[in-house]
Amino acid sequence: MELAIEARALGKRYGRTWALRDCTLDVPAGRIAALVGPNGAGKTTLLHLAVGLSRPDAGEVRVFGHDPRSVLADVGFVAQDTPLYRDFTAAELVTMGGKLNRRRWDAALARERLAMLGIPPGKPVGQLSGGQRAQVALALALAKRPRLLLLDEPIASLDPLARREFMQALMGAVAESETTVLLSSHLLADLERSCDYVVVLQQSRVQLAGPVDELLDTHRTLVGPRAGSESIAGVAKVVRASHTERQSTLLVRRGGGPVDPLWTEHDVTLEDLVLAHLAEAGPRVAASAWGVPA
Ligand SMILES: Nc1ncnc2c1ncn2[C@@H]1O[C@H](COP(=O)(O)OP(=O)(O)OP(=O)(O)O)[C@@H](O)[C@H]1O
Repeated sequence: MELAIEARALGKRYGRTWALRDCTLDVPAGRIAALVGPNGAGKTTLLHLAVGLSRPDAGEVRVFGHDPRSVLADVGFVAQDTPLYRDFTAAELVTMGGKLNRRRWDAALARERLAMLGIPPGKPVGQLSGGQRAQVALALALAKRPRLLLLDEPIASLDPLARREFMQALMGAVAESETTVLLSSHLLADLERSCDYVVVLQQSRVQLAGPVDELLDTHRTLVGPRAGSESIAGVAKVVRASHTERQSTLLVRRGGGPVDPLWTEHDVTLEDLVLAHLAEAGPRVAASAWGVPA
């Protein structure tokens, strides 16, 4: 299996604070992968390391087996808040992109996409809507014809319709190429529809990673009589449990064989799964750091 990104014991420090520490993960090539995790988990730091914008203080990250700085021409990056030059028009940015990426630049592709989306070519991008700006940033990143596209919360500021349009545009574009995508976002419901791989980062550690369909298939929500700590037939691990006086609701990883018929099984969503794994990992800041008893 070819790997688009490999991080091994990767760490980045700002002063005495580790923004990312001991992070080991693989993103297989050809996937549309979601990078999720709470604020401050290290998602932006990881993306910056993968695109060579910053250098590790520990461990290493490789992109298609190489140092990120040696494969810059193969990587497209859309930073948080789509920081485009706001006084330039979309048409000017397409031309400028051609000057900056002489090796490979598909201006026709960018123009076609922007025309299809009804983006006015002559208006400064600072005067476009957030959704339109996000689409311009995506079109510019795709014009590089990257093998790997990294997107840092590209849909965070968009309304639900613009989010859906953006994700559809992204999926359409990468389906035609063989681009691997790693996309950070907090919008789990949107990701379930579009991503086929997920990496959950918490306090810079990978809590969960794998193909979405496999993870959804191997996890279930069980509802049944109030449970103690006894093991349940057909369950390999209880990831998260909540209880009322009479009933327990468990998010579990299935083991071999059928689940004890005392329990009613329900499918899980990606959102259930990610939140359960994040909750399992515990709080991000110890209560004692605030002088509050745990
Ligand atoms: N330039 C910096 N100087 C100091 N600390 C930083 C810097 N950049 C990030 N950090 C710290 O590193 C940690 C990880 O930050 P990062 O931005 O990578 O998280 P994130 O998962 O992208 O968060 P969010 O979801 O809020 O964007 C945080 O604790 C943050 O405060």
